[in-house]
Amino acid sequence: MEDLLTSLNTTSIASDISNTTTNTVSSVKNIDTITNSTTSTTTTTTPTIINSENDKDILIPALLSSELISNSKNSMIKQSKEKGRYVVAKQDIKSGESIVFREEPYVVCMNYKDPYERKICHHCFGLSSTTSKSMTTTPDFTLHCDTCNIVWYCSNHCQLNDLIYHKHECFTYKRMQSSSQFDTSCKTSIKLLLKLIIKQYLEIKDQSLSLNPSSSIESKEVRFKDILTLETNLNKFSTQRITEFRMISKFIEKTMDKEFLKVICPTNKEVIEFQNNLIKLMCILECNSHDISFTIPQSTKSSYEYFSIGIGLYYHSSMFNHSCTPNICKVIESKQHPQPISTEKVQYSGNFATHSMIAIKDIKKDEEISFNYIQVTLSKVDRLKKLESSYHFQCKCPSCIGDVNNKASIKSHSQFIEKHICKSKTGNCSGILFPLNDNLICNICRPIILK
Ligand SMILES: C[S@@+](CC[C@H](N)C(=O)[O-])C[C@H]1O[C@@H](n2cnc3c(N)ncnc32)[C@H](O)[C@@H]1O
Repeated sequence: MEDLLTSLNTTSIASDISNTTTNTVSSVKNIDTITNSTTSTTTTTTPTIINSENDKDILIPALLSSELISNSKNSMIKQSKEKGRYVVAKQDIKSGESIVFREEPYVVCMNYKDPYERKICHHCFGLSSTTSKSMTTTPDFTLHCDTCNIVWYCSNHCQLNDLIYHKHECFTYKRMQSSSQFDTSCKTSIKLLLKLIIKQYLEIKDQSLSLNPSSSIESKEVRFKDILTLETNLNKFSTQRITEFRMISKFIEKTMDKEFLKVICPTNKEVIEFQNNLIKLMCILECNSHDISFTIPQSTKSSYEYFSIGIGLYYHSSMFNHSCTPNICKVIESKQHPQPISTEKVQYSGNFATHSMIAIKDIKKDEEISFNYIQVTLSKVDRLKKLESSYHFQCKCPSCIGDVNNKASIKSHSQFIEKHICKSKTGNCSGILFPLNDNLICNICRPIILK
């Protein structure tokens, strides 16, 4: 996960795995005077349907199971005092088998002021062109919200379906742009936080949760109350950081419309609960969110460009602990793999925010299943530092417990690097190799053909 909100410090799990990940320390300046708002409006532009490839089927890596952890045949969740909840194999798992198959995020957002924000649909995360070999030549969308000018869409359909969220976030987005108290990465975090509380609002409004039309990429099964059970590491955050979180919380309270807040917190008691929840949610985002990214091939077949475009929160994927010698890796959805890798055809949900967790080696029954939140090629000292500063924990994986100079652990870690890390000449991608038929494919720089 690198790259969760570190921005607050925007770091999200697994964003670290790419060399393009940013981990900016955001500064939250003094609160501006923010006027209370009672309305949040969204104006839509003239509907122009952009030619989109979103309805195409795609082939994605051959995966054996289509079940999420909650009802998974091959894994289950356990708990320990030292590492909290963790996932273990219920049975022997073969290399290449999926542990989590195509998980969609509970909430997801584009980075604030992302350079490609006009080329990726803010609702379905589809690209504006599936043929362009370069993001610079990929055309901009024309459909957008012209009140905030922050969200862009591939189609009228996506714009309409996103309205259920956007009508509640638009005003805060607008105020955020003129506010100098938060930096860019902090504003990305605020965007994701808004999505979370809008989700809470919608769940309260419609307990049956038939709220999100079929094109939405967000998971329908997981509920807000489940998200609140995710790890916070609350007592590991500095007082200064919690003060920053409180400033964000105040900003949100002042900019969200009153009707909206009344639904979430109808009484004073619930107002306090809401304020505390916001702090808790910011900690949850920092410890659990994932980087949203994808790769596209450049003009020469041997080079690929990696784009980190947003952050998302996944419930099932948040159950995995980190290991510096992981036995699974995260595989990001692609449009079409160069060679058909499976006869299994999956309906394309049109986004890069969907991912799967795949075994990179055989896993024995009862063994812990974990992936890497950060680049495992870093030295042990640097890995420990990074995990502590970005994710607020002291790593207790087999490579990290014990003496820094322990020869056996240094040796097994370097054997892991030798066998499972991509050695692509196209850059030090440090991706993890996962098996696909008889090949090994890098989860970061693997060739993806956008057709
Ligand atoms: C994404 S959550 C993983 C699930 C978590 N254990 C839970 O109970 O919800 C990340 C958190 O799990 C714990 N964790 C993950 N990997 C760990 C490791 N290698 N050593 C110690 N704690 C770890 C840390 O508290 C970390 O912030």
